Amino acid sequence: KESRAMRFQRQHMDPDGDSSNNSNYCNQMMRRRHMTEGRCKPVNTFVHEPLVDVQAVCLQENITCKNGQPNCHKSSSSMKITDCRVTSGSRYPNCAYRTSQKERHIIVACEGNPHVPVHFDASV
Ligand SMILES: Nc1ncnc2c1ncn2[C@@H]1O[C@H](C(=O)NS(=O)(=O)C[C@H]2[C@@H](O)[C@H](n3ccc(=O)[nH]c3=O)O[C@@H]2CO)[C@@H](O)[C@H]1O
Repeated sequence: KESRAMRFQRQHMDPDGDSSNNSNYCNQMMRRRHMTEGRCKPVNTFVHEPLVDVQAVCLQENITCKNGQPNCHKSSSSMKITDCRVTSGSRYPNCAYRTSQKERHIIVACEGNPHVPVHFDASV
């Protein structure tokens, strides 16, 4: 069974990736990371930073998550990310995404011992 930490890495980590010149990045990566099975996951962010830097976000002070839980943390600096958003013309199983590369602070929820990211909450 996939742990929540590994699920986070599968869905949100791509340290060596770069979507700046690849409008097909999301179409490829959403499929490769298994987020187009059963349905097209509507929104997903990939983080292009080292895993240790994303894990270190869990050491930042606690803030409230979108769902009201108090176990979110915001990165102190902005990070290179790619937002994938399903297009209006997308028809399962041919999931079609818009690829947007950004520099944003990320907000993740952390749990466990050691405290590691288990959920991507938002970017700001
Ligand atoms: N505080 C918590 N603490 C611990 N766990 C928590 C907590 N909260 C939820 N989980 C759990 O996480 C799991 C999960 O998949 N939650 S999810 O909201 O659907 C994820 C969102 C995210 O993947 C994506 N998104 C969204 C925005 C964006 O910029 N970028 C971007 O990628 O869209 C998804 C839907 O919004 C679920 O098991 C839930 O129980």
